[in-house]
Amino acid sequence: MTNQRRIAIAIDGPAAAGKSTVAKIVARKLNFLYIDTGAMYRALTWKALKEKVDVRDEERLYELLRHTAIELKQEGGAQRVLVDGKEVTEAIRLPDVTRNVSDVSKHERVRREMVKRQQQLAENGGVVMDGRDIGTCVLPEAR
Ligand SMILES: Nc1ncnc2c1ncn2[C@@H]1O[C@H](COP(=O)(O)OP(=O)(O)O)[C@@H](O)[C@H]1O
Ligand SMILES: Nc1ccn([C@H]2C[C@H](O)[C@@H](COP(=O)(O)OP(=O)(O)O)O2)c(=O)n1
Repeated sequence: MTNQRRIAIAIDGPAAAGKSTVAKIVARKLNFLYIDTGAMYRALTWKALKEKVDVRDEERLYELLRHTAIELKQEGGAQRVLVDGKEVTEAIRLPDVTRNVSDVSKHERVRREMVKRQQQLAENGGVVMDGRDIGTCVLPEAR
């Protein structure tokens, strides 16, 4: 390991543009952590549905997020998602979550908290981040 600062890589684009495909390949080649930010919004959505929190209620969703630990783990080539220590990798891809995630991700307070967490994850570099707003908002200095 050199003491050269490891960079953070941002990959933005609309749905199905190929972001996660590229991000995973780049992360594997560089041995960086792949961070799927959409999975973080899905994780919160999953928890809101489980706890019967109305996804249109910004205040309650924000409070819920403040009490939710979202972990992204790399295992071999695969990424696992944990919510409060529970495995939700597959559950967050179910249609119920997909239907509700855009309502969750539209709330400003929720986004601000997610962006803060994503910036912390990228703080020490060595990450490839994929999402809708990474280069513009989360990592404006990435290039
Ligand atoms: N370079 C490419 N050429 C052809 N198909 C691709 C390419 N990159 C991705 N795909 C396919 O397009 C679809 C969406 O890609 P994905 O990486 O999941 O998009 P995103 O993460 O931007 O939503 C997937 O089915 C994937 O296999
Ligand atoms: N940085 C991000 C990443 C995802 N989102 C939103 C957009 C989508 O509705 C959900 C789910 O994202 P996901 O990456 O699973 O889906 P897409 O491939 O981007 O359609 O989260 C966001 O608002 N900001």
